[in-house]
Amino acid sequence: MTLKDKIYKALENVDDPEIKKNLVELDMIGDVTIDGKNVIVNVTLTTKGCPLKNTISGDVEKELLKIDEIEKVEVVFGEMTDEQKQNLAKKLRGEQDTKEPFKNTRVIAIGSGKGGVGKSTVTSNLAVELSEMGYSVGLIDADILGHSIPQILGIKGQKPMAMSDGTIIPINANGVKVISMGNLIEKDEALIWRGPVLGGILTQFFNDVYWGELDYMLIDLPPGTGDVPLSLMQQLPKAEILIVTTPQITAADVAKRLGFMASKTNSKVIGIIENMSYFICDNCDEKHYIFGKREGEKLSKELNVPLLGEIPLSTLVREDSDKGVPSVLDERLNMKDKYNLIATKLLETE
Ligand SMILES: Nc1ncnc2c1ncn2[C@@H]1O[C@H](COP(=O)(O)OP(=O)(O)OP(=O)(O)O)[C@@H](O)[C@H]1O
Repeated sequence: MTLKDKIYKALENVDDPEIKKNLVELDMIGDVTIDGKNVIVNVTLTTKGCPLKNTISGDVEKELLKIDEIEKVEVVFGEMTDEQKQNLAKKLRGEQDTKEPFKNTRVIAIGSGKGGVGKSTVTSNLAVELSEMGYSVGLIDADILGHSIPQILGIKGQKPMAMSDGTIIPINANGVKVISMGNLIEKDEALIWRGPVLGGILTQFFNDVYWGELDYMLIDLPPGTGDVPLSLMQQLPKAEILIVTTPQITAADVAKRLGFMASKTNSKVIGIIENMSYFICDNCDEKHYIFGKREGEKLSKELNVPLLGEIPLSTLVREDSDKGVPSVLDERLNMKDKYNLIATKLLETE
């Protein structure tokens, strides 16, 4: 094997951090110049201002220095031509099946009977925990008119990368590939949109975003059973429904609304998560059931599905969301254990 071959082989171990495919496969390696023990590698990026340049350069250097004949590595960045960008987009899009999106992925749509129960908070934390467990996870914020995912996951103000043909690369938030209208448009712009437009946006989220191979796709539904949840369940008939509720909302009410939706779309409800179940104050270890007790359990019996977990009410959870830190990553809380248990039970429902 020539040194150049060894270099290309080694570069197959360096992934583009956003696309999660190696630089050779993505045709991102330009000229490689060998001068004695020194090597200069040209890497062509989709955009020259790529914020992940340092990561890529460090990874290239690390891999190439493993080769005995090499002592020094220099990485020079260039930008792809429009034609190269289009070829890359075509390559990535070509892998996705637009007739059956998420063919090999378990799709879980997270809904609630009413707003404000913490559905987006629960969805974000569950997604981050599944990713921490080693799964490849995507998250679509289908709450198009009331998107709160970018705030909770700390990606507010970030824009996903768009290729020249319209393919969008999702934003990576703590290992989760995320797409939310909140990262695509200016505030309040979506408020005038109505049902059919919203349904069309979801189709674009499925097909025009490059998701790659995912184990799980979590979809944060808008509250209730309006146009968006219905359209989504029709477009993704294999999606399963997970319900988030609080003890304050009566089980009968939620069951009626979501049971109706599930029966209309032939979807399966797979479990209930009760959020804001109880509060533990600073002065005692006792659980205080501020909003009432056991409505999650009642709902699970009514729908004949498991209660996957109970998440306590905590000031820190709200503070974390306001700061953009998922509470599973906040060591002051034991949320990681709680979500790990929920994720494990969720895996058992497959
Ligand atoms: N377990 C919890 N403890 C304390 N605060 C919480 C908890 N869960 C969620 N919250 C807070 O409740 C508020 C509503 O949460 P979130 O936006 O996740 O609800 P939602 O059900 O998605 O609402 P909507 O559907 O109306 O967008 C946020 O301020 C969030 O930080």
